[in-house]
Amino acid sequence: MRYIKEILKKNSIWVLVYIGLGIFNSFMANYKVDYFQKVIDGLADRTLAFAGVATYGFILLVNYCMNYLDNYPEKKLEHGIYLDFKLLSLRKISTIDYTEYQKIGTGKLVQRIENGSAAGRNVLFNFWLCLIRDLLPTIGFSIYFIWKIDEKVTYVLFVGYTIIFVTTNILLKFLYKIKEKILNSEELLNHYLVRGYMEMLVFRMSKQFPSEIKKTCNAKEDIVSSKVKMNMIHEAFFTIFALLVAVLDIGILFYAWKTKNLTVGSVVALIALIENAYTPIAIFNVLYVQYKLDKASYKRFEEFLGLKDDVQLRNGNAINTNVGKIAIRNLSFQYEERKIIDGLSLSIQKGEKIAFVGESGSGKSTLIRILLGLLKYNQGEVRLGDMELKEICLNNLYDRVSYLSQDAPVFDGTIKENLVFEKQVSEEQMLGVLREVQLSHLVENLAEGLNTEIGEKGTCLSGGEKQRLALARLWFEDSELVILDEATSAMDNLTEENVMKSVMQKMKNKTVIAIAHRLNSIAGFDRIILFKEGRIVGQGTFEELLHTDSYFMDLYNANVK
Ligand SMILES: Nc1ncnc2c1ncn2[C@@H]1O[C@H](COP(=O)(O)OP(=O)(O)OP(=O)(O)O)[C@@H](O)[C@H]1O
Repeated sequence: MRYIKEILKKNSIWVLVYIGLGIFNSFMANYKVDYFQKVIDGLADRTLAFAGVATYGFILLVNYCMNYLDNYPEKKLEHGIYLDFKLLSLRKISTIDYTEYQKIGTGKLVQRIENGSAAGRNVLFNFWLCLIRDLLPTIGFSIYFIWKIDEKVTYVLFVGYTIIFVTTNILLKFLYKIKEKILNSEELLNHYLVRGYMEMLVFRMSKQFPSEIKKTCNAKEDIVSSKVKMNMIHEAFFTIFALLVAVLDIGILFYAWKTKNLTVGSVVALIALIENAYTPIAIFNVLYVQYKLDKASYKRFEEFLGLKDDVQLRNGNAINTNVGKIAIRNLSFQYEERKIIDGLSLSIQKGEKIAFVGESGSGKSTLIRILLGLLKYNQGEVRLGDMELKEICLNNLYDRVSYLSQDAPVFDGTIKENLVFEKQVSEEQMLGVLREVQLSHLVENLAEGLNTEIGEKGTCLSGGEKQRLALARLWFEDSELVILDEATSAMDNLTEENVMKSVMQKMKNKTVIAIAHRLNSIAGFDRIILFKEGRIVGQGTFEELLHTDSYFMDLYNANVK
């Protein structure tokens, strides 16, 4: 309910307007019928005056105009609420705890957000707001006007309501099961779709697309058959209501014919008012069922919104020290039961150029993620300058750190956005930096130049170009600590050497930590730290290690081969 309240608060003015208009229109709809009865009876007994007809005309005019005006807040809220729920999901991602983020699958999440936002809108807009402003007032006013004409009909009406509620609750049990199945199948279908789009080459080369398409087809069949079943049950509600109303209408005609107690106007008004009293109940019932089912989708969405946040992003102390000086003492970290970093100690001086080297899975990237405050360590101490990392406000830290990640150093956007995000930088300056990383030829040959879109994960660029573009970003960031996780692994040796020369020249006063498997690229670094099974097993300059450390020699020889 927390998020629903948040969105209600955000839209409070329009919600009030919408409710006010709804109650007014419900009154007018019933008042119109009541007045119509007077007009008909006036016609029948020839007492109808011009003023009566004019008033009825005016009532109709107000009713239709207000119904038209009602569309404005209705659409504003309907679309706004849905998109507000979607926005909540991006806000969540911006603050989510990194370990929670690692567990999320993109395809399933996208579907969960889609279903959840629609369900949130339905719960708030289609159910609660509709109930308060449409259904309850319409039912209330129509019962009042029916009661004014004939009290007994009101009791019959209530018996009908009871039958409807009992039937609804029986049918709901079946619907729950079907809805759960639809949600699971939709998330599964989207999971296959997204992984097919994202990993096209993997599936094409391993000829797995036929099997992926078959699995997607099965999920589709499940969704379609469950949705059809659900729709048939929904429609059954309307048929039951229509039959009930028909029985009541015939009953009134029979009662009027038998007793001769009712005027023609009263009979016409009663039939119209019963329609007014039952239609909202029919709608309410369908909405109530939908509301119960939407709550199932919304609950899944709320679970995602409720995932743990990284509170350190905002909380914590402002930095008053240079974060390029790092002291790690007896640090340990584990993923659930599995120890990844084991009693590690390391000091890095301000301005030092350090390389992390070691076999795959030895914990290098994990240590980097700890230094970035993404992973929270369970034991030991990490000091940046003279502050403990755990006590630092991370948003403050990110102003002083540049980080190029191993897997996706660029994002879906233009070359310019990938270089400077939203900063105002002249074109000459950007082209100058692209020259430094040997990318100027690329931009020169593109019709859109710096405004060229590079595609999702930079698919329009080669691996090495992506990495060079990401490295060029460093020129526009004023950081004290630069962390490069295999930032040049996809470049050829010559390009790597030239680009790294430029990068190191630019970073000469900054602390640089680089993870590298290609050992030649870090030959000029001040110190190389050797990792094995989450521990430091050696350190020194490239030359020292090459002559004294057998593990380094093995890594180097494997590299050269
Ligand atoms: N989210 C996770 N949950 C569980 N284990 C994980 C998770 N992320 C990484 N690991 C494990 O932690 C270990 C260390 O991973 P890390 O990425 O730090 O290695 P690395 O030395 O950087 O390797 P590489 O050189 O291949 O990138 C690996 O064995 C990996 O399987």
